Amino acid sequence: MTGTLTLDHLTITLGPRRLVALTLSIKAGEVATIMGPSGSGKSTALAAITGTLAAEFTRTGRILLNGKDISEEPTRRRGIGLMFQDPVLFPHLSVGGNLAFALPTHVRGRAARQARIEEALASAGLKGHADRDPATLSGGQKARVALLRTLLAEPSALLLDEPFSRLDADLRAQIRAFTFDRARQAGIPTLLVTHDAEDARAAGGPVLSPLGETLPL
Ligand SMILES: Nc1ncnc2c1ncn2[C@@H]1O[C@H](COP(=O)(O)OP(=O)(O)OP(=O)(O)O)[C@@H](O)[C@H]1O
Repeated sequence: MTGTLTLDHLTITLGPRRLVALTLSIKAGEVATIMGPSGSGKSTALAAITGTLAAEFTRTGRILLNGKDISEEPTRRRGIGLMFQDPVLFPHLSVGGNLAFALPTHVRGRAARQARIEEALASAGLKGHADRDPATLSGGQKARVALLRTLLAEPSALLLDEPFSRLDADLRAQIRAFTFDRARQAGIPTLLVTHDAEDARAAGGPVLSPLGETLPL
């Protein structure tokens, strides 16, 4: 069960409309995909997992992280990392400051924290960029820093909500590979939401519609 995200008969309805019906176990280092058109319920499924589902929706079933039922846990205690369409970096902090913000408190001492940040930047081809203003980064650099920041927080699972959709083709393939590699290396279960079959193929894991149909690629 360690490192597993399980959706156990998770259903979400909005009035009479069933949006989500998923039973799925994602293992550590695996990237599963929920694929469907706009409005089909993909983001709604992620909101249930993070605990941010709007009051209009009704959920049944359970969400388990490492065997523990987190369905009723407050969002901040779920320890789930999230990436959205647009990488959000704090504009008032340097690149290094953005990463430092995410580091967990168990990494103690200035030197140790600095080392973790330098190591993360170097591993992403961004050695020496700690003092940069995020506004001066390219789209690809921003995307990499945003992912580093999310992973430095040591999340128990990673959710990706269309994180590549605003990138042009070349960059998209590059950032997609970087993201999936990092997710696998982090050894955490990852769930990607996309409407793009190429993204789903590249993820390499099971691909389901929000209503739980297995989708051929
Ligand atoms: N707070 C809300 N109240 C009522 N309806 C909502 C609310 N949020 C979303 N919806 C509706 O729920 C349905 C599913 O939305 P959701 O955002 O999950 O779809 P999606 O597959 O992620 O779409 P997209 O790819 O466009 O982000 C849509 O019909 C949407 O209009």
